[in-house]
Amino acid sequence: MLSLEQVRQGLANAGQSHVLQFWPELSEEERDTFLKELSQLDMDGLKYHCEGPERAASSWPDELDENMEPVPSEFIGSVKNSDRSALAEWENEGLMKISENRVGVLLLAGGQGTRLGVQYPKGMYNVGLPSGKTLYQIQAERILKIQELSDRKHGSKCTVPWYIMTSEFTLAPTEKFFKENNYFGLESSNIVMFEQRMVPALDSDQKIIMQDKGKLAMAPDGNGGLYQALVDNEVLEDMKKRGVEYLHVYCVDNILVKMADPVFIGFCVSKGADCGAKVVEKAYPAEPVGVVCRVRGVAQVVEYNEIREITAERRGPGGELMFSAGNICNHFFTRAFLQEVAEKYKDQLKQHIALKKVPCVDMCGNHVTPTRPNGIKLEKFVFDVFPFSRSFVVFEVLREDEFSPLKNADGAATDSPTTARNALLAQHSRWATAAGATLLDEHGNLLPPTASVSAGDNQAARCEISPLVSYFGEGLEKLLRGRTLPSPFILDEKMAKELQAQ
Ligand SMILES: CC(=O)N[C@H]1[C@@H](OP(=O)(O)O)O[C@H](CO)[C@@H](O)[C@@H]1O
Repeated sequence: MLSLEQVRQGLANAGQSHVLQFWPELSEEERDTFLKELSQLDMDGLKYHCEGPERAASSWPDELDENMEPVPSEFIGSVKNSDRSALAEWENEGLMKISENRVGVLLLAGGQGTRLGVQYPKGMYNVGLPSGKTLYQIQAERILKIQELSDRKHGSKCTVPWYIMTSEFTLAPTEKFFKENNYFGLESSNIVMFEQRMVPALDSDQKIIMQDKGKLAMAPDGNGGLYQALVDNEVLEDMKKRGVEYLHVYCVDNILVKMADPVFIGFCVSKGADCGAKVVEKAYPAEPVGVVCRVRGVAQVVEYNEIREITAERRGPGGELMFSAGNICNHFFTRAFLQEVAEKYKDQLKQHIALKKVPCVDMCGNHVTPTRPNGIKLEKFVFDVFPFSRSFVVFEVLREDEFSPLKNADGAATDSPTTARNALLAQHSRWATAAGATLLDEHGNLLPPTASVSAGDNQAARCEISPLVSYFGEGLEKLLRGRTLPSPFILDEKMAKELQAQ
């Protein structure tokens, strides 16, 4: 722990002496806690951090938009445009790597879920599926299933370790939740939780905001804090020890995420990529998704709040959006690439600024609950390492099969618990129909095949298939062909056994 003098000096060097202005008023105990917190600050990097907003403003790149171009088609793979045999080849390749224990998944789960309006980690959210499963449970079960599919195909007993990046806000509740739920059937030793750093929020004068007289207003350093966190927590060493060479990195809120998707992994590996991004076609120009593109020939994501409207709206000769590759925060990295980023590039990542309402104390020590954004949070972005890639690829997938994020509370038109729930139920209804089942609605009426399969406001058929039964729709014919399914219908492992026995 640093001494008060060292802290005082460090703060002064960074132009942040005001942080100690209430020190004389603090009790012994409060001083102890505060000094501990201040000791954990990266004093050497503090000045640089606090100058972040100025740098971001002066480098606001108008010419960024002018130099954007779509990723050339030779670096893009696509589910829609590939024939079955290519997809099967990639899938085989991916399953092979998984069966050899060379694939890990890494979840970005340090966010606070402010837009969703919950106080607990987003992964613990239950979107109201018939089974009541949370996002964490769905994801855990997909890992179990993909291990099983790989084992079955290659006669192995494999493990896909699950790395979970949390933050000060999410670590304790996430750990507790996993423990209480018996790690959802996974081996606890194959789940590695680690914490990303927190950084101070700033006011418009680039001064650290005080949350209380003896507490700084801190926020996680963005999902790009991953690279620092990998180093802080020796996660790359753990990966190496386990022989993991390929990572599927994803963010917690997409209910349709395909954990360790063998097709994506197989595609990236077969192209010799060190870094890759899954995308969906953007739904409309202002959709809040980043755009995967090139800037001056270098792969990059331009985030939705950093692209100019006029650029987002640009269209090609056929009327299609020019920048249509919507980032769904599903990335592929080789461990070697992550190692290189950790060693050479992680300190070069750009700081992005977000204006937020940050509860604080004013100069006189009075508590203030702001009604308008008063604070600047500086965040790094996970995709800002793309420019360092030597072999970057893009994989375009179908939105209805792979992307329905949970961002907003119910009542919002998009990305809400209802839209997430309906997207999953619609997908499972499509799988059941394709396997030869007929679906009934809640009143027992027969549904024409098309009525049950799109994610409308009211999902007509409430058909939910456990990931423990099927990962991407496989293996359902033998269970469902020729059957009429009531609504709600939950195909879990128990039901699958019963159907098989009939
Ligand atoms: C820094 C970052 O990863 N931003 C991602 C991420 O945005 P959020 O606003 O953080 O949810 O998820 C979006 C997809 O859900 C993706 O389009 C965007 O680029």
